[in-house]
Amino acid sequence: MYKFPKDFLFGYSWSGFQFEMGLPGSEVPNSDWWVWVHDIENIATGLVSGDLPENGPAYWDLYKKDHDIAESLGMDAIRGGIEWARIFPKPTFDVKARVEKDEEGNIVSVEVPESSIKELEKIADMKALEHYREIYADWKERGKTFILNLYHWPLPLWLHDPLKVRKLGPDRAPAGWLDDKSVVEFAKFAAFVAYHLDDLVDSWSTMNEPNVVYQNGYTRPTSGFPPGYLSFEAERKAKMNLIQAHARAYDVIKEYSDKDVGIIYAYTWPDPLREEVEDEVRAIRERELYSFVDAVHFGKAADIEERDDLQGKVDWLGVNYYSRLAFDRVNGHVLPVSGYGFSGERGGYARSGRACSDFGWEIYPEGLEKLLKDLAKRYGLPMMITENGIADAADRYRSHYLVSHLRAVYEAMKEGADVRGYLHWSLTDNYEWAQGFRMRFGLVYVDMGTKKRYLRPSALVFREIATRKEIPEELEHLSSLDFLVRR
Ligand SMILES: OC[C@@H]1[C@@H](O)[C@H](O)[C@@H](O)c2[nH]c(CCc3ccccc3)c[n+]21
Repeated sequence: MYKFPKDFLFGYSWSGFQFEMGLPGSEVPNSDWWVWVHDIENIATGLVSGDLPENGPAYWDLYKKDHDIAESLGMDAIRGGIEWARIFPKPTFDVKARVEKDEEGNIVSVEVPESSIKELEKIADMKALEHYREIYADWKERGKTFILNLYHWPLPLWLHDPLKVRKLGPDRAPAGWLDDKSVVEFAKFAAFVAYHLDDLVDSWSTMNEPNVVYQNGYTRPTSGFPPGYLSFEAERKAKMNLIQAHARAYDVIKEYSDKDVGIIYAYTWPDPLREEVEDEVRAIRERELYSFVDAVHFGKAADIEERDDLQGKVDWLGVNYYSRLAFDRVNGHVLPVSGYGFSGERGGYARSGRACSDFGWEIYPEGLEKLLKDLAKRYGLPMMITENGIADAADRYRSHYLVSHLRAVYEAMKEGADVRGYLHWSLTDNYEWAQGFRMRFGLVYVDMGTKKRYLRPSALVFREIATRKEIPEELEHLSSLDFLVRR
C-alpha cells in the first residue's frame, strides 16, 4: 500500500464564476467573463459554448450540501475563491493607496492603510462579503482547512471590458491586466479581503494560473478566453502586471495577516519525445514554464531582469497538473507536438496510445512525478496539488486517473518533495469556461436542471483513500497504466 502522512490533506478546489451561480439572485453580471460568455457573436462563432454560468451548480446557495458531501468523502481541505466583481461592483480607482514606482515605472510598492479599507467599505457590497463569510465559516466550523485564492480569472467590467478591447483596442477600453492600474486595484482588493476574512483563512493564494490568463487571453485567440486579442506585446505586458500584482498583493496581505501567502500555477510536464531534444526541452521548461514563479521567488527570471521588490514573495506553491506537453524537433525547431498531452483525441487516444479524457487530454501521471521532483529541487517550497482531475462524464477513467496521479505524488514525496496535500478538481461538475457544461470534472455529477448531486463511482474510490490517508492494497491495481492504453 502507499501511505500518506497522517496530516496530509485531501480535498477539492472551486472557483467563484464556475460554481457559485445557478439559482436566482446568485448572478454576477458585471465581469469580463460574464459579458464574454453571453456575447451573441462569441456564441454564434462557437468561440464559447452558449451554456451560461447562471445555470451552474448553485454553490452560492447549496454550499452546505456540498460541504456535507465533501465531509462524507473524507475531505479535510478546500481551496475556494472570492469574486472581485461581487465585492466591488463599482470602480475602486478613487480610493487612496500609497504607490511607489522606480525609474522604469515599475510598481515596486503599494500600501493600503486601514483608512483606505474604511473608504473601500463605503463602495463594497458588504452583503456579498458577509455571505462569503457564511460559506467559509460553514466549512471551518467542521474543523477543516480552508485556503482562499483571491483571483481565478474574471475581472470587474469597470477594470476589463473584453468586447471593447477586441473591437477598439486596449488604448480605448478598460484593458484589465494591460493597464498598470490593475496592479494597484488588485492590491486594494487583496488588502480589503485579508482585513475582513483572515480569521477564516488557513493559507492565502493571490491568484490561480496567471500564465493561462495572459497566454489564452492574448496569444491563443481560439481558446475562447477574453479578450481574444492577438498580441505578443500585450501578452508580455499582462504577464509583467500579473507578476507585479502578485508581489504587491503578497505585501498587503502580510500587513493584515500572519498566514502563508502562495500562488497557484498552471503546470504541465514539458516532455522530450526523444533523448536528442532533452537539453532543449529543459531550457524551454526553465525559460517558459518556470519564469513567472522564478520572478516572484528569486526576484529574477530568464526573461525578467533582477528586481528585489519581487524577491521572496512565495511561501507555498499551488501545483495544478492535468497532462504533459510532448516536444520534438519539427522542421529544425523543438516544439510541442500535437496529438499528445492537451491535444489528444476527445474521448479517444493520444498518439502514444494512451487514453484521453473527454477534453482530449492524455492521461500521463508520469509527468506529475517528474514535475514535483523538479519543482522541489528548484524552489524547495512547501507544495499543494491544488488541481488535478479529468473531464470524464461517464467516469470511465477517473478512478484510474485519481489513483495513478496520487501514486505519482507518493513517489515524488518519497524522493523528498514537500507536498502537503492533494485537492482534486473537482468535487462537483461546474462551468468549464468556454466549454460550458460539456466538460464534466466532478467526482459528483450535477443535474444542472434540478441541481441534484449524484456520486460517481470514483467518489467512493476517493473516499476510501482520503479516509484512510493511503492507497490501500485492494486499490493499488488502479494505478497501473495498463488500463489506460489502446488495446
Ligand atoms: O479545465 C479544468 C480546470 C478549470 O476548470 C480551472 O478553472 C482552471 O484552473 C484549470 N486549469 C487547467 C489546466 C490549464 C488549462 C487551462 C484552461 C484550458 C486548458 C488547460 C485546467 N483547469
